[in-house]
Amino acid sequence: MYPRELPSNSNGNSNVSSLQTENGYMDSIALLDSEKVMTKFLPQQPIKGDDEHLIEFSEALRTVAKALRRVSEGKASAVAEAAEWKRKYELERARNLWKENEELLSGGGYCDTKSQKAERVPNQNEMRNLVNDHSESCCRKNGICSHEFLKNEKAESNPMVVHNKNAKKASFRLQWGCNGEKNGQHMHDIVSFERGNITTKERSSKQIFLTWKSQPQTVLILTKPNSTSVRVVCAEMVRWLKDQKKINVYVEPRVRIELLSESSYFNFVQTWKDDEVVLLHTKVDLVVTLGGDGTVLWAASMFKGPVPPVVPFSLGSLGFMTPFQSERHREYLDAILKGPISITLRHRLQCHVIREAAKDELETEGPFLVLNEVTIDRGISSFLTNLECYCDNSFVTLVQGDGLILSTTSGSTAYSLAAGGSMVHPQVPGILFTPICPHSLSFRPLILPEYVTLRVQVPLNSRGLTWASFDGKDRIQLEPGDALVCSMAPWPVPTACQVDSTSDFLHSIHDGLHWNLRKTQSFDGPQDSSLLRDNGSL
Ligand SMILES: NC(=O)c1ccc[n+]([C@@H]2O[C@H](COP(=O)([O-])OP(=O)(O)OC[C@H]3O[C@@H](n4cnc5c(N)ncnc54)[C@H](O)[C@@H]3O)[C@@H](O)[C@H]2O)c1
Ligand SMILES: Nc1ncnc2c1ncn2[C@@H]1O[C@H](COP(=O)(O)OP(=O)(O)OP(=O)(O)O)[C@@H](O)[C@H]1O
Repeated sequence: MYPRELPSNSNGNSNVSSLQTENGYMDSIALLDSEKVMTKFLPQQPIKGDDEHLIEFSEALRTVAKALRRVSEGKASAVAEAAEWKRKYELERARNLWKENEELLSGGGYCDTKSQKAERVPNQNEMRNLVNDHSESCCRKNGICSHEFLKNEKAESNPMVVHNKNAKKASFRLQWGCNGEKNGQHMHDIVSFERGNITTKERSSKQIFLTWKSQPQTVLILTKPNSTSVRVVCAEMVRWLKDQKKINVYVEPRVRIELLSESSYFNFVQTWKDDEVVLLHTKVDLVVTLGGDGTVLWAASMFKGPVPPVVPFSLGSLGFMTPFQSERHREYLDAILKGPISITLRHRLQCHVIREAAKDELETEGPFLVLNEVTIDRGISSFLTNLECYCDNSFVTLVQGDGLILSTTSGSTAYSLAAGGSMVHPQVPGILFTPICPHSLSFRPLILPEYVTLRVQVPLNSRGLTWASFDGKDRIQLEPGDALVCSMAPWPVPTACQVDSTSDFLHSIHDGLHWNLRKTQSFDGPQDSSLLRDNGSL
């Protein structure tokens, strides 16, 4: 059944009857409102019955609704037509004004056209703003170009028009600060400032490809400990690399022992002694990791300087940074050894600790290099952590909470994410400043540019203990007065991509973190009333 009464307005009158105003015209908003009411009201079908009056009434209402719509549509087109006439009128008026000025000048006004022309070359925007295409400029008695009036009048209303009357553009040059030095010739490749216009020519971070100039000969395989599946894949990979590709293989001392316990065949596999690890980057062309993200972090931590390209195979549970499936390792390695490889240049942070007792700022502990993040927290202490934070000597804030995470963009999907930081594409250069459980309502995480140096200082009157950890490892205690200084390291970790940097990142956030996973809404159910109208249902 239809509702017994029509919906009423606040005065208790029916909406349809209130549409007629005193002067006989319908208010267009009221019209639209009434249409909405009708649209809501009419599609409801009457329950089968014999009430002929109701059917008749419904037909009558439909007719009224159609008539109302026609009125409102007619009104809209009338408004558009009026606007078009107004525009034409204004254009015509401007033309006449122009002609008037020209006549006035030709009849007695003096005009130093040459000097004016030399001083002022109209730019493209101004040209476009001219009402017609008069290219000759001329002057009135007071020496100001007549068309300048017109142009400037127009220009005032158009912020895109450049005012260069009586003025030459000041020239400038840009310089790039680099550790105190003002140089940065390489930035010219990215930003140009020719003729006072600053333009970016290239993007500073792009998809990068690695092409071998000579055939890679040595591969280092790093594996997650205590995993049978990893051990099996490792043994298979070593055999294939040696037999099929004639590649030298390095493994960790522990892994060499494991391989030899399996077969004396693996005698050719090389390893290193503790103090030789610093030279590894000079011997190795490619690093393969077999494990999860922790193994990639482990691989990065082995290189305190330059890092060879890393190919991360997935043998863990999450594998955010491990896009290669271990089952297809032959196929992938074959392609990678041939090249070119699409890579993600993962920036690292380098940290130093300056103790309160240090004689000067050069007496430091470190460097500690991190691929994910450095965390400064309260450790096992149950007291609130107080950390004074500075960015390039400017005070940032006092962190009062469980601690602070300084993260790379690669680490943005790890601990920083869990603490409420944003997810950032690993190729974006930046440092994430993410508090851990801050005891304030307004402490939002920050993303700072990659060139800054951050200093986290433990106040001398700190009541609790403070700890720093690097990629979740190597915990060290910070005493009151100690400081941790952190900046971008010059040695990134180049990791091979399965497809490319962006596809791999998006694949990881979808597959690994189930980002924005929600059942898709079905298309049946209520719809926006304006959609119904467009579909012609009414
Ligand atoms: N509350 C947390 O989320 C929390 C707490 C402590 C440490 N962590 C993270 O664990 C990292 C150490 O990893 P681990 O494997 O040695 O320890 P772990 O074995 O405890 O594993 C930590 C988890 O974090 C994941 N992870 C690591 N790096 C990641 C990254 N860049 N993006 C997305 N996920 C990532 C790993 O896959 C793993 O599932 C630390 O750097 C820190 O970021 C996270
Ligand atoms: N070669 C290694 N030597 C010593 N420790 C390692 C080595 N590789 C990885 N680890 C450590 O083992 C731990 C687990 O490694 P990883 O994260 O790779 O495996 P996982 O926990 O199974 O993977 P996921 O985190 O994806 O579940 C990490 O803390 C990592 O630092």
